[in-house]
Amino acid sequence: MAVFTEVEFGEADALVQRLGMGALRDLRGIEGGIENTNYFATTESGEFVLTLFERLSAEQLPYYLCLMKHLAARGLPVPEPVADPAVEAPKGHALTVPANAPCELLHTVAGKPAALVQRLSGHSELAPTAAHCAELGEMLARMHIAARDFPRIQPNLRGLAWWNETVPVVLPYIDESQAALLRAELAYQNHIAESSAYAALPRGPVHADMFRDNVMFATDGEPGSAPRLTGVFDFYFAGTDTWLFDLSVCLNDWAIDLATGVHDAARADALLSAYETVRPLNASERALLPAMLRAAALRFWISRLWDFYLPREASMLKPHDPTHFERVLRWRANHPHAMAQALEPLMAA
Ligand SMILES: Nc1ncnc2c1ncn2[C@@H]1O[C@H](COP(=O)(O)OP(=O)(O)OP(=O)(O)O)[C@@H](O)[C@H]1O
Ligand SMILES: N[C@@H](CCO)C(=O)O
Repeated sequence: MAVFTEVEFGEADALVQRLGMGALRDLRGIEGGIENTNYFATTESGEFVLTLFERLSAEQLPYYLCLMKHLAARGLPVPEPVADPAVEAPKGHALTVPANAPCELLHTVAGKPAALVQRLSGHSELAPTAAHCAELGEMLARMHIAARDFPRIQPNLRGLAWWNETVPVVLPYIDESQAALLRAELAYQNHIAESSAYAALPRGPVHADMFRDNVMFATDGEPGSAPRLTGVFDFYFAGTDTWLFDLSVCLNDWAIDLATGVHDAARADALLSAYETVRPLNASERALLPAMLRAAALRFWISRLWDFYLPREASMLKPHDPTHFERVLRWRANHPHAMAQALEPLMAA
């Protein structure tokens, strides 16, 4: 895990009581995650996750917490943040609320900005089948639609500007062939981002990190029954970006063979067709899907290189393997037509 900051039982107890959740019964550091400090907190009124934000600031956090609340209110399986009854929710249109206005969903624990969110039930499926991918695709499209009227705007903080800033920082650590690929791909993505086709892509609030380990499925089904998605969490890389980028992040994790970085057509087709049952891709999205699959691979190759070569202190921290996304990127760049077949039936329709 990442427990970057140790939390005293007494301090967590004081928080949950102030939020009206009853006395704290148990507080356990969570293994898994590399960004924030996470604890499972059991109180008299239920199960929660206490997150201390290690990198994000109190000005950036209301976007994520309010987005989770917005989606939960629209019936999406997203953890609802617990509000502080003593803090009044800001009035007026969200865009007119100053960034430093008090946010009822944001608390302070051990001197860090913190949130208490509902604990979701289920388990992550780390070896998903096409049926899991179909559940994911449908939920992703529903989430895009449900977030359309979310009034706040905040860029994807791990988007193009961050890639341009971070690539020079990681270049000294990698070999020449990797450096050549990284530079060439960054140049290609800067070029794509300036195109009119890119400007025409539909966009809105997106999760941008919906990997297998950030999604839960029911554990109560009959053996052999269809999987049922019960939750999506970890919205702390969300931001306003293209829906196609979000879909590409999912395809690059859920429909890739983790050992080789090779695309799995059956899982990709299931994910994409389920997405399109809710929201069909438009012509610009169809044209730019290969480029966005490369963009999504580049994004995680850069962040993994950065986490690997410039790590932070943590009690239990396992950085992810950067070479995995180098393989995915090479494969995507060499197979631009990998999704063509999946797109064809709808293009013909
Ligand atoms: N709302 C939730 N309900 C149930 N379990 C949760 C919830 N939030 C987090 N978890 C558990 O905590 C673990 C770590 O959380 P998370 O993935 O959000 O870590 P992180 O460090 O914030 O992010 P990252 O995945 O970006 O490294 C998850 O794998 C999951 O087991
Ligand atoms: N999902 C990310 C880690 C957290 O954002 C990765 O696998 O690199």
